[in-house]
Amino acid sequence: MNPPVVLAVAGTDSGGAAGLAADLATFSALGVHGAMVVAAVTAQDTTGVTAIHAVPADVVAAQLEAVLADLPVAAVKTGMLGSLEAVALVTRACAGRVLVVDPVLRATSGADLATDAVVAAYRDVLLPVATVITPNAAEAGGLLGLDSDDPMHPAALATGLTGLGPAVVVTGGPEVAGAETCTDWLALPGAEPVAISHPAVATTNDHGTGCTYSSALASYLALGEDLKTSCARAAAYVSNQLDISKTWTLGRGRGPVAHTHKEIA
Ligand SMILES: Nc1ncnc2c1ncn2[C@@H]1O[C@H](COP(=O)(O)OP(=O)(O)OP(=O)(O)O)[C@@H](O)[C@H]1O
Ligand SMILES: Cc1ncc(COP(=O)(O)O)c(N)n1
Repeated sequence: MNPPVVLAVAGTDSGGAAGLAADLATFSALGVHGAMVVAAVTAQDTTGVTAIHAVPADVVAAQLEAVLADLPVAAVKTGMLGSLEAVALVTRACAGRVLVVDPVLRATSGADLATDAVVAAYRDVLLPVATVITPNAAEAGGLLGLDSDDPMHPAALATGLTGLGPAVVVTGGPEVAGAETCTDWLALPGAEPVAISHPAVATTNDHGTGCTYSSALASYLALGEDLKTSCARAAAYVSNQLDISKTWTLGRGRGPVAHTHKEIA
């Protein structure tokens, strides 16, 4: 039987931890076939981002056309899009599909991965056609135009963003060192937000957790799970794989997640 096809539209991370490397490894681990559209190229390692190249719009358009005209894409996941043109192209090509948008605005290492104009385009055109979006609290605040000095509770952020149209999961790592659980908040338009908790892992190898989570969520949706179950299973997958790579010492900064490894070596 054919596996479901999931398309990732995102950027590359030369260190292989975040972006398309995380997306395709996650697809492979969860048994879906991964297709990809490269929207941006970054020079990046575990410590930071040193260069960004937005792929020209005609090449992004040609990749989208090639994949969507040929493969039975069951779900699309977007990560770093890199340009206004890419946001517009994805919006046009993917409206009406199962669409998971990870609004990648900033790297864990601190680099800005989206301009103010790209943030506005997310808010105005892409988020309204998404099935579900997966910002962390900082990204959610940025999309709502809030002052970062006055943080809102993630549940309230999730509810606020449903006003743009999609379902929203505001993700969150451990709130304090030593926390036993992490909680993501899922809000559907017009409904009370629900907490989705899973074991917290004490690790510094968390570069790419958001990419991994949103790819897992798209994979479970493509496999036919409902939204809440997909959110819970995606979080459990991230938590489990973080546990496996927590002792790795790859790179000088925040290392990668063990996407496909099954147990601690
Ligand atoms: N240390 C951890 N232990 C367990 N789960 C974690 C940990 N850190 C993050 N997660 C989980 O990973 C998923 C992605 O959340 P996170 O908030 O890290 O995304 P993000 O900040 O967008 O990531 P990124 O900055 O990599 O894009 C969530 O389900 C979150 O609970
Ligand atoms: C190409 C690309 N896409 C996404 C991220 C976000 O991941 P993180 O917040 O873990 O740095 C990244 N750093 N690079």
